[in-house]
This record gives sequence, structure tokens and C-alpha cells, in this order.
Amino acid sequence: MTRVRELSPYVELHREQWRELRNAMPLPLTEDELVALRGLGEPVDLAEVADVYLPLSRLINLQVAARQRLHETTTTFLGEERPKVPFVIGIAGSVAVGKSTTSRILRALLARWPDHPSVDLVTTDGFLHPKAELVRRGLMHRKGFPESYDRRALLRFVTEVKSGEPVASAPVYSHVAYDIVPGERQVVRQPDILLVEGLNVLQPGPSLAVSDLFDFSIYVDAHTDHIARWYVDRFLALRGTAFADPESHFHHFSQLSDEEARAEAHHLWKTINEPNLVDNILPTRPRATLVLRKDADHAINRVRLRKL
Ligand SMILES: Nc1ncnc2c1ncn2[C@@H]1O[C@H](COP(=O)(O)OP(=O)(O)O)[C@@H](O)[C@H]1O
Ligand SMILES: CC(C)(COP(=O)(O)O)[C@@H](O)C(=O)NCCC(=O)O
Repeated sequence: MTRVRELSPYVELHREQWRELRNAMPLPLTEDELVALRGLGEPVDLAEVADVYLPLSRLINLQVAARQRLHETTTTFLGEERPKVPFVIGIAGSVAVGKSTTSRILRALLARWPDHPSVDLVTTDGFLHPKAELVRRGLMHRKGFPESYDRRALLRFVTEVKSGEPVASAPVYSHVAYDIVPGERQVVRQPDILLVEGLNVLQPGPSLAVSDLFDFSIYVDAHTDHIARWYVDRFLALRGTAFADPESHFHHFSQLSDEEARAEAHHLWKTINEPNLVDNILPTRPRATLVLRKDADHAINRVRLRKL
């Protein structure tokens, strides 16, 4: 009898298998440098950087070179002289899953390669509609949902960077003001690699979407119940940090007892962030080139890579 082999476009590796693919690459980060990259409540240690992020940085380095060669075939075909095309990486996942930490570590590691030292990181919160516009559209309780973003502006920005524009700029969001910062821009000047991090970056569009411009994409994944717990724990921790700032939109939460804060965070999670995860973000997971799966203790123990 012939054995039926399950065909899949993905390969799933446990951390012990994935870490072998580091291929003796040296660890370029110190403990102090890592601490500076870690977000609130994110316990990632140097062992995880070595086991998970170094093989990933090696894979991306190989893909940057391959993609460059592929672009050259198109320019040769067109008979054009085109500037080097930046390699664009999307990083998606739920609120509170730790995308920011993943993005910052990856940025630091990718910038250590001599062939692509200039790596920029842009978060999509800058492309949220300003507060006044969200109020006007009745979207204040849908922050982070696809419709709360100016998706055309985000697509335009990434298109500019990928087209080799000398200067492109993105608006800047402040968690303290809970709004776009008027007049402030993040400027990007022809990076070798651009990381675009945000909840919904892997969403397909009715026409061209930003995800169509990604050369590689990462989905940071965990069980929804675990992410809910991380969200609530972070909310409690934010009382003593960001919420303590009298300018913070959430300042009134800084005096809440643990019990009151838990109830408030649970409410925000259940009414905004969980529905967004379930309805909009999770369905984009199969589209990612790579899925980093975290366990209850935040440790990344499984990696799924799209090989086809
Ligand atoms: N209300 C807030 N005030 C200040 N900082 C916040 C607030 N909410 C989230 N942050 C910070 O913003 C960053 C992005 O958070 P989030 O969108 O939940 O994504 P992730 O946890 O996946 O990085 C994190 O570094 C987090 O600590
Ligand atoms: C700013 C965010 C929408 C995330 O933006 P991103 O950069 O992922 O596009 C999110 O962190 C947020 O603040 N959500 C609002 C609901 C809440 O406060 O939990």
C-alpha cells in the first residue's frame, strides 16, 4: 500500500530543531542591549535571542540577497536603471502579544549584517485616523480595527519607500495623548530593510494592500486566553508607569485598585481587542511567511515557516 504523505506549504519546527539553523552565528547583543529593547512585561532573554531570533535573522539575510537578484531580473527585462529596492518585512499579531519587542530585537540583529546595515521600523499606529476623525466616524471603540486606519496613506508610504524615494515620512502616534501627534513625522531615508509592525498589516485588500508589498512577514502568535492575561497584567503595570503621567489619556486609571483595574482591562479586552483579534487579525495568520508561537510564559517554543 502506498503511504499518503500530508502535503502542506508549512514546516513546523520545535525550538530545539529551529535553533540548529543558527549555523554557529555569533550572538551580537549584550544583556544590557536586550533589556533596552524589551517592552513592559516581556521576559525575552538572551537564550531566546540565540535560539529563535538568530536563525530568523540568518534566514532573512539569505532572502534579502535572493530578492535583490530577483529584482535585478525585472530591471534587466525592463531595460531600466533602478535603485536598490528595500526589503520590506511585515510583523502582525494581537494587541499585547509582544510585536514591538520582536520588531525591535529583529531590527537590532538585522542591522548587524554588513550587507544591510540600515534598518528602519515603523508602527502602523501612526496611520490611525486622528482622534477627532475617529470620533466623527464613530470609531473610538474600534481603535485597532482595520477601518480605524488610513490604509491608503499607509500603502502610499510603503510604496514610496519601496520605490526608492530619497525621503518618505510617516505620522506619529502617542499612547499618552491617545492621538496622532500634530506635525510630528518619522522620516525614513532609503533603508536597506523596512519593518512594518501593526495589528492588521497582513490583511488583504479589495485592491492592492500593504501586505502585497511585503517580501517577508511574521505573525506573533499565542493562545487567546494567554494574550488576554498579558493584556490585563500589562494594564496593571501601566498604572505605575505610563498612566501615572498626568498627560496620559488613561491617567484616571492610575489610582484604581488591582480589582478595579482588572475589571477595566478585562472590559477593554473583551469589547475591543479580543473581537479584533478573532475577527480580523487571526484570519491573517495563514498568510504569514513565519509564525512565532508563544507559550503561556511568553517563551517562543514553536516556529512555523512557509516553505512553498
Ligand atoms: N495605554 C498605553 N500607554 C502606554 N503605552 C502603551 C499603552 N498600550 C500599549 N502600550 C505600549 O505600546 C506598545 C505596543 O503595544 P501593543 O499594540 O499592545 O502591541 P505589542 O504588545 O504586540 O507590542 C507596547 O510597547 C506597549 O507597552
Ligand atoms: C494603538 C493600537 C491600536 C495598536 O496599533 P498598531 O501599531 O499595532 O497599529 C493599540 O495598541 C491600542 O491602543 N488599542 C486600543 C485599545 C486599547 O487601549 O487596548
